[in-house]
Amino acid sequence: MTAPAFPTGTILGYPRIGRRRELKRAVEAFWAGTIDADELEATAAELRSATRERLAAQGLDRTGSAIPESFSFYDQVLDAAVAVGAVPTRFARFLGDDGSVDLGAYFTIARGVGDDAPLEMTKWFDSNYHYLVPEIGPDTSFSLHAERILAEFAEAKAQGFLTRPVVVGPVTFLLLAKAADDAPEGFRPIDRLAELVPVYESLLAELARAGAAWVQLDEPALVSESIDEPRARVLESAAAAYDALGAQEERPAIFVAAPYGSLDDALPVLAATPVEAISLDLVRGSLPESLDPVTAEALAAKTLVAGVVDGHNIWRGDLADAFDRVTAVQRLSGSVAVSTSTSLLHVPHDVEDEQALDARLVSWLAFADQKVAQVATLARGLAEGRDAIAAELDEASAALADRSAAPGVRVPAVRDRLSALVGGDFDRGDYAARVAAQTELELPELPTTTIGSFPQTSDIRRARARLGKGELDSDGYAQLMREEIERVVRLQEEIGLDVLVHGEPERNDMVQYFAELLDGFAVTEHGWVQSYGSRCTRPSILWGDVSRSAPMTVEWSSYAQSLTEKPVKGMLTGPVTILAWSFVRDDQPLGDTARQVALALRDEIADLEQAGIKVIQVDEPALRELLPLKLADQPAYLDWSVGSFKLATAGAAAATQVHTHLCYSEFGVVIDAIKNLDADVTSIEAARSRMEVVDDLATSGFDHGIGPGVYDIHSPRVPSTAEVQALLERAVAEIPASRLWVNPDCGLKTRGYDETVASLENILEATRAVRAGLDARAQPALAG
Ligand SMILES: Nc1nc2c(c(=O)[nH]1)N[C@@H](CNc1ccc(C(=O)N[C@@H](CCC(=O)N[C@@H](CCC(=O)N[C@@H](CCC(=O)O)C(=O)O)C(=O)O)C(=O)O)cc1)CN2
Ligand code: MET
Ligand SMILES: [Zn+2]
Repeated sequence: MTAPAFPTGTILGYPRIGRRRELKRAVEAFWAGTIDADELEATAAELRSATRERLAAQGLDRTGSAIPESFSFYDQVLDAAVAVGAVPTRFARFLGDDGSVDLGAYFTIARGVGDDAPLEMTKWFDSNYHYLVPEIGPDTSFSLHAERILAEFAEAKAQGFLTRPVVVGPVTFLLLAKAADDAPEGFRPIDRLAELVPVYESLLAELARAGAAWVQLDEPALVSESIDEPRARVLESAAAAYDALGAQEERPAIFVAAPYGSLDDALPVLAATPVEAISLDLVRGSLPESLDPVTAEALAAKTLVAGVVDGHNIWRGDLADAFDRVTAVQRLSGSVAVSTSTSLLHVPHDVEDEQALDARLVSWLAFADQKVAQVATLARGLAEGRDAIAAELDEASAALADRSAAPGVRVPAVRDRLSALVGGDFDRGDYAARVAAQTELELPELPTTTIGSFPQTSDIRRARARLGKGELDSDGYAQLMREEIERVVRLQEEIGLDVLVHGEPERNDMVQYFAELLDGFAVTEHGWVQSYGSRCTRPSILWGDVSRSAPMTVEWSSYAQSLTEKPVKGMLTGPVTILAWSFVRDDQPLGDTARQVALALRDEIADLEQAGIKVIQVDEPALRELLPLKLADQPAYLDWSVGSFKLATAGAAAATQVHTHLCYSEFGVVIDAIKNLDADVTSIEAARSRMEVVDDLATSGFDHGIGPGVYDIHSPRVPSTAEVQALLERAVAEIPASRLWVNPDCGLKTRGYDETVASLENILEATRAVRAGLDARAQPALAG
């Protein structure tokens, strides 16, 4: 086919939560039953319509397929699963007679109901976005349900737009799926590619009939080397899928988007297929150094979409350099377009909404709308020549120069402290000696604890909102938080937990809380970014050298400790997670920034010890998230990430028990890193995989304390005592009881109190039963 022209400027996707989180509010209202499906649909349609107008106003072509249709009510991978009919059979009773999925059914698949667990949720590449994992078995039947995709395209058309539908591509869809529970050993979802591709063929045919000129198929799995599938198989699958889709007569032109890194050896493979356009992530990745002649010739006949505007970060960046990168791509093909490197899903809507941010900082930033404008500028430069955009390029360069020279960006005292570090600052010393010193905690066998947060009730959030508005003064606020802490401590004592927490009521978020107190960070008012479903975070902006001007957590932790004889855990967020969940300066290596944060935490730990806190947890749930997608980059990452954790914690006395917490599975991938963290106790997520990780653990040589989670806090379901007992028995069969801890998978902040109390009570009852079994085994004569 002769491809229709690709737009000179585009983006791979746009935030969908709404500038004021309108979608979050409407979706949660629908769940609560306060609005119906029609009202939710109406809000969503308004948001989509406003987005199209906004994108056109920022300079994307209204009728040139430049505007992506990237809306989702919850998650784009779930949308793809629904579109190809791959809904697990446990949800069959919620579907229409023709297998259609209405909004109620859609959210049921996302969130579960009763004993029917939702789809599992996991990290989307190296981002803080989480997708729902499709379940595919040998019997999963695929059938097309393209109604929503077609309706949104038609909605745009009626509004006067020719947009570009965006769908997760078939290869990534299957590579991100997991084998259904009843699939035979050795079955891989990608085995089903040949049956899935025809459904995508039908989808393309329908889109062509509806008038779509281009379709975008997202294939980020092609850039990742951390996909659990041999690379040859991945490449073969890409070739097979896109040869087949490309051979189809009736279809829009195909744009394969491959964000989050270089395609590397997948580039020649895609080049050899009939697809008409391919994106190149030129922020994380780079242009291929050399191309074989066949690939070079094939690429020259395609549109290359240069992803030069960072979709993953909020810096205004070096626009002149971006323009140079675009023009470099022109050496490969006569048809080059400008784009973002990834979807703009990862950044907030609009920096203009930030009235409270320092104007100088604002001049260094670009949120989604500003990035769209940057794309439009570069596209104009491409069409009209560099001179046409020289003023914009110069302005961006001036902002960059201003940033590098601004006060606070380089603070000599922080830099001096960093350069004075020596090897010993990273090492806590002999583990056995620490274990001996920590016996003074007098913990029972299988000590029970929680991960830190207790439910963030609407009362707590309202108090914080009132504080922000000046309706409550800081003494009044502190008083309310102390009352909450006291309730949480008493509750834990009643339930019978061994190591208590203060419950983290004073934290709006485990990263933002620290960012608000540390120098070198700024926080936003409206900079919400979707993390999963309706849940959002406001990533802080780490713009300068980081230091701590005063203790951050000591008051709350020591207040909690004053209420009880039991140890209360001090609770900190680790340097890697603080970086991962913030927008981090891009003008120095991440490791340098991480060590600055680590030193601030190290001082906090010293203050907590001084205040009598004996157990300190430093959370690193994002350790896995930042693991580079390319294998070659992983060792250096593990070196600085583990190093920064050790720098934060190595000042602790031997008698201080240091805990860490990681809450994403795929534990096997980072087991060595966890060993190297050298925390005395590590809690991890394990309930959803029914303790599979204990096998990995038992064979890994890991010999410190470990708490595999026994309660899946992602669902409102209360685990029964018998269920928890079975999980614990599986764990004690493989891990010496002397090293085993009992805890939930993660913090309880998103849960309600009823299910929290019931679940913790069951956990304690199960623990007592397992302890009794251990005692009976240890003293057979008495047990007789
Ligand atoms: N940064 C980060 N990333 C993370 C996690 C995390 O905890 N933090 N956990 C993992 C899972 N991801 C999650 C992400 C968000 C939430 C979450 O609960 N987010 C809340 C917002 C949390 C927050 O910032 N709360 C603020 C602001 C709350 C708010 O919306 N206030 C209302 C007013 C409140 C009222 O009157 O009731 C408003 O501003 O309109 C506070 O408590 O102060 C939400 O979307 O609802 C949970 C898990 C992985 N990534
Ligand atoms: N201490 C934190 C909490 O309990 C750890 C959460 S990890 C996402 O909420
Ligand atoms: Zn967690």
